[in-house]
Amino acid sequence: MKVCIFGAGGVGGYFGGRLAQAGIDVTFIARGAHLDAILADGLHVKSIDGDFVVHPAKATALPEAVGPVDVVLCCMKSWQVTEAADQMRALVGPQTLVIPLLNGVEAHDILARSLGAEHVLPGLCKLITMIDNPGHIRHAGAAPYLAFGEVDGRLSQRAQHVAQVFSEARGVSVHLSRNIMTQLWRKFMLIAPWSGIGALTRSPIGAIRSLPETRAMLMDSIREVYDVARAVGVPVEEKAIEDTMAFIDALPFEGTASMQRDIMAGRPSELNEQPGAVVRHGEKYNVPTPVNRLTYHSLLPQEHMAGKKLP
Ligand SMILES: NC(=O)C1=CN([C@@H]2O[C@H](COP(=O)(O)OP(=O)(O)OC[C@H]3O[C@@H](n4cnc5c(N)ncnc54)[C@H](OP(=O)(O)O)[C@@H]3O)[C@@H](O)[C@H]2O)C=CC1
Ligand SMILES: CC(C)(CO)C(=O)C(=O)O
Repeated sequence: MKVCIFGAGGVGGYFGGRLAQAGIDVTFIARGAHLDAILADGLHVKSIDGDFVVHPAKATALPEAVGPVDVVLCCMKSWQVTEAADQMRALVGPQTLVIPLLNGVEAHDILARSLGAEHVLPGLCKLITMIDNPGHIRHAGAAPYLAFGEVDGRLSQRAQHVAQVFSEARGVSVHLSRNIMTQLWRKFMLIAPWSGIGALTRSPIGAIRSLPETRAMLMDSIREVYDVARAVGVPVEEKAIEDTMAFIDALPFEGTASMQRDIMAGRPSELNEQPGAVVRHGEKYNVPTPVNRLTYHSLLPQEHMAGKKLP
């Protein structure tokens, strides 16, 4: 199976690295100093599950130099999807599957509009990784998990084949989902509130969940995302609110979300695709989202200063 990792950062570098380590034919789409370092010295992964190096690693900035592959794993930031989808066309042949692992609930639609819905299997991942230096990925926490599935929940042969090949990646649990849209929104119930309140308070999750004031904000924000999911028509059970809080209560005190880390470091972030998307969907479906609106609007000035054009 030929796999292309579009965006060889924290997520793409890790999962692509593990697939390459298992002997699967992986090409990384990367750019700049990161690409140069991967080509010169390989892709280095420092992981709580054991360090490894992919060397030589197949990597390029030019999808047209790769041509059609069996699977494209999309691992760029949410605000980079539209441009990436354009460049991705060269990787997509009649049988190619495109699996986004990004946070948020919109990437699969953008890809489907650009590449054709028949190519896209919505997906998600859980782990804590980042680029430490060009060519060097760090897996700092969480058991690596990835899930994907057909939008209609069928366990298609093509999806089963990908799941079977991906399960060769060491230490990665791969889940072929019968309800990927529910899983996406359940993750969104966690990540949009945590990212927004984490970035606004500049505090780790342990502090946010311990103080009654910020705990209440977090719970209200999670309920807003739940209400929006229901209004959109995604079957999420109310128990998901409790489960999300239980997950948050089990996180290490110092935990931060990736969008929060970007904002705290003054980098462009997924603000528009996380709390911003909750607000947009709320407006469309007439669901009040006051906490997400507060976090989104309060963080907008900094997002602009980080150089990001926003709608
Ligand atoms: N990191 C984490 O722990 C987790 C992240 N996620 C989600 O996964 C997604 C990816 O996050 P993460 O891996 O942290 O992001 P990173 O910024 O670490 O990685 C994205 C990579 O994609 C590259 N890229 C983007 N567009 C292109 C392009 N057109 N050509 C070549 N390279 C490109 C970026 O390069 P450049 O920097 O030059 O733009 C960057 O190296 C996000 O949606 C995030 O929310 C989900 C779970 C956990
Ligand atoms: C939930 C978490 C922390 C890990 O998957 C994440 O998705 C992120 O930091 O963006």
